[in-house]
Amino acid sequence: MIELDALTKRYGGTVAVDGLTFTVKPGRVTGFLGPNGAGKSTTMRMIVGLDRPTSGAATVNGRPYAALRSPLRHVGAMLDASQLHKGRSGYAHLHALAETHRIPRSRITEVLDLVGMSTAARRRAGGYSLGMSQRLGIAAALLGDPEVVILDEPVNGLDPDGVLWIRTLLRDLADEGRTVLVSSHLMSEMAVTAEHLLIIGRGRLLADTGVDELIDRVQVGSVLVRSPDSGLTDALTRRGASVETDATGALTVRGLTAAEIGDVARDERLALTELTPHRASLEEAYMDLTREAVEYA
Ligand SMILES: Nc1ncnc2c1ncn2[C@@H]1O[C@H](COP(=O)(O)OP(=O)(O)OP(=O)(O)O)[C@@H](O)[C@H]1O
Repeated sequence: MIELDALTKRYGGTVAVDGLTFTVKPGRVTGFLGPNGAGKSTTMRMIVGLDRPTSGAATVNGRPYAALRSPLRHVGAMLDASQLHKGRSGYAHLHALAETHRIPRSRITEVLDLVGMSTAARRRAGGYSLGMSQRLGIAAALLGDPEVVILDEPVNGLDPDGVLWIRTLLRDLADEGRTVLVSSHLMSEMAVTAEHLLIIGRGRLLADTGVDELIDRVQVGSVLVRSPDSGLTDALTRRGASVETDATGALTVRGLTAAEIGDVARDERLALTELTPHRASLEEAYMDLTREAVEYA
């Protein structure tokens, strides 16, 4: 469990994180979403003690990161996969980390297998592709078998195979009962990866919501209708609907459900060639939520 209590970070005149309060619960993947510069990385850095809050607090399993005696065993983080010693092998990188916590070599082999880097781990990290660095970063995060896993933009720059792999891994980690917090600026990615979303803009919390709840909340309720008969617009307007017609003759109808529109057409003996309820896509909902934050940036 990760808990934030009015967490705030200022850099001079910039408020990077502005009074964030939320809880990241175990057993599900939580997406931490916001446009560039929203404050995601700064928040994550504060959770793992790499940045000091200006005010407020962040705790992992009830304690500030600095108070954890074996931090890698409680929380594993990948914040910047490119932060590798280029001259060292991937294995040596993990070994150095493992030594700080008396983690046995067998665990290094285990996490390398898990991320599919067993062979490549003997090569110098300087020659790794972005995808390989990401995998090694994830191996490092999982080294201490932590209950809390924090990954900053783990799918950035990955090919479709890599993206699918990360998605499955995150789900598995959550199914094992871990707390999984993963940041992204892409709603499309988080919608298929996360069950829960924390959306921020300009350092402030804009939404703390389930993915399904968000879909329900943004349901716009318009229906796309096509009919070869010209009388439909009048018939629908008489029943209180508002109707817009586009250049192709398609009607966007608000104020009646698709079923009610079907009933009107049947009663009036008008043919329908299309009747499609429209839900705002999650992407649109996200854009709406963060529009102001993006403009500000
Ligand atoms: N060390 C720093 N010094 C000054 N300003 C900083 C520092 N780190 C971050 N900021 C500012 O804080 C704000 C939040 O940045 P942060 O990197 O946390 O956002 P982000 O949501 O992770 O963005 P991105 O998706 O681009 O990585 C930005 O305005 C950024 O310029």
